[in-house]
Amino acid sequence: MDMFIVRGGERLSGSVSVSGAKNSALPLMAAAMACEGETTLCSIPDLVDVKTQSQVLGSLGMDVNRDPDGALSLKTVDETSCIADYELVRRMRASVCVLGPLLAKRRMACVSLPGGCNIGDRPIDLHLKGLSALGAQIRVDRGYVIARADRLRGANIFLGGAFGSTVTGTCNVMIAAALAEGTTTIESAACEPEVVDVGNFLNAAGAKIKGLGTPFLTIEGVEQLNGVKHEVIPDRIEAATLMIAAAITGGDVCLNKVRPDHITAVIEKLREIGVTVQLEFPDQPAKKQSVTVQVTQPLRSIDCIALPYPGIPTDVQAQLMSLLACIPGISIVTDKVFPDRFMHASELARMGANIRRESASAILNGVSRLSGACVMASDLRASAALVLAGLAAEGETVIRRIYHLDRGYERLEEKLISLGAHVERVRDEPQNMPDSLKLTDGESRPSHSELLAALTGPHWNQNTGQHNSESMTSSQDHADED
Ligand SMILES: CC(=O)N[C@H]1[C@@H](OP(=O)(O)OP(=O)(O)OC[C@H]2O[C@@H](n3ccc(=O)[nH]c3=O)[C@H](O)[C@@H]2O)O[C@H](CO)[C@@H](O)[C@@H]1O
Ligand SMILES: C=C(OP(=O)(O)O)C(=O)O
Repeated sequence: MDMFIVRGGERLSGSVSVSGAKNSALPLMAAAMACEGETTLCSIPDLVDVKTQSQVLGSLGMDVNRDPDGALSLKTVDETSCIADYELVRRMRASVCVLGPLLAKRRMACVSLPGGCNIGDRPIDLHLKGLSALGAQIRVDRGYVIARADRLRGANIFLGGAFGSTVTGTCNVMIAAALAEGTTTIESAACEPEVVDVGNFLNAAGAKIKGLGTPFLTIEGVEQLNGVKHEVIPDRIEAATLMIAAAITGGDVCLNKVRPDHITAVIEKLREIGVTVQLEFPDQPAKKQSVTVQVTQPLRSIDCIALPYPGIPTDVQAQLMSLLACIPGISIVTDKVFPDRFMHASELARMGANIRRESASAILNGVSRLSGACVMASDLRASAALVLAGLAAEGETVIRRIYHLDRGYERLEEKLISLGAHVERVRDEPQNMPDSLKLTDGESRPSHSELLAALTGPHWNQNTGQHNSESMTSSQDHADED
């Protein structure tokens, strides 16, 4: 297992390109299974999740190859298997997107209930509701969704749930409906750019989907889809993460290969915080634009709410929290998509952040500087948030379990290093722990003398008698390792 050592305090500057979107690439790969012939997907990021999805598709009779130029070519060579096994599917959420294409093309599917980031309840009832409405018979047996459909027929489907719509669920139902007999309407469809990307791909392959990007889709079923060449959209979550990296280090960074129109809410929120965000080439089509992020004034605390698109993405909530944790003043961060997605809070607290959880919100009392610590990544975006916090912190931060990060960010440390950050990837072994965080007896805690120094050191506020980087106690047990 690897860990990152981040030495904080460097101001990031320069330019960097955003990779293709993970959350588009994975359902697009599944959608290729619904097509005849070869599909070529360009700008697919080199990620652990993409490798896992390739394995899932490989186990279902697809030939998946990465060309030297980075494009992924996919072709069905054997349609006999319909079983997506637990060992692969448990590793990530988007593997459930094989359910729709399997039913549409092979009339049966046996797919393990999916894994993915541990960010709260993640049922798939809406996926199953939509596919049942199209005529599939479905039951869940010993952890597997077992589904059959002699024929899929168009239907009127309402896909709304308690927390809005479902991104992968809309993809699943849309892919199945594209090959169903007759017309399907989906009300309360997800409007995320990744869903639009999958819909555009299906339309290029011969589907007839109208209303993409709105909550109401009309899908006229067709007999056959044919593989095409498709360029995946840039990753808006990676773009937002890099923008926050620039902001948290007081930097000056230009992002290329970005779709500013996909991150309007994040751009607006950063501007509200006081970050200067400018669109370069605003007269050009969105896909040719660049975004520069600069800090030229003190930043302000604010409130923000993660919502379905076009709101601030839940996948950026943790990274924004890192930024707000080191802007003095009170900020409130609420997540309306995954109300329990706050595993990063207790780890940020180890770095001196002052955070209190209240149901679906976290209340932050920003400190002027975080301090390096040994922290544990709990999920993909939480890992990114800890890296960002480390970039801004005083001293060294060790982030363990970064395999979460490798699932969804392409060469993040290389990109940050190219902007001037000090990030090192090393094996997670005691001898690699930096001196400043050296373990005393093989456990993750500072030495006795360091604790004494912290008790008697200069960081005390003379007026209140309180430590300046007051923090809440971590609820996560660091001994609980894989
Ligand atoms: C691979 C991928 O694209 N992952 C993204 C996708 O996940 P994913 O597609 O799993 O997320 P959903 O959009 O389905 O979930 C949104 C909300 O709906 C609820 N829900 C979902 C499905 C369902 O059948 N029933 C139900 O109640 C979920 O618990 C959650 O509260 O969208 C999320 C929300 O933008 C992102 O955080 C994930 O990064
Ligand atoms: C939650 C995420 O991924 P997944 O849905 O695959 O768990 C994410 O990309 O932030």
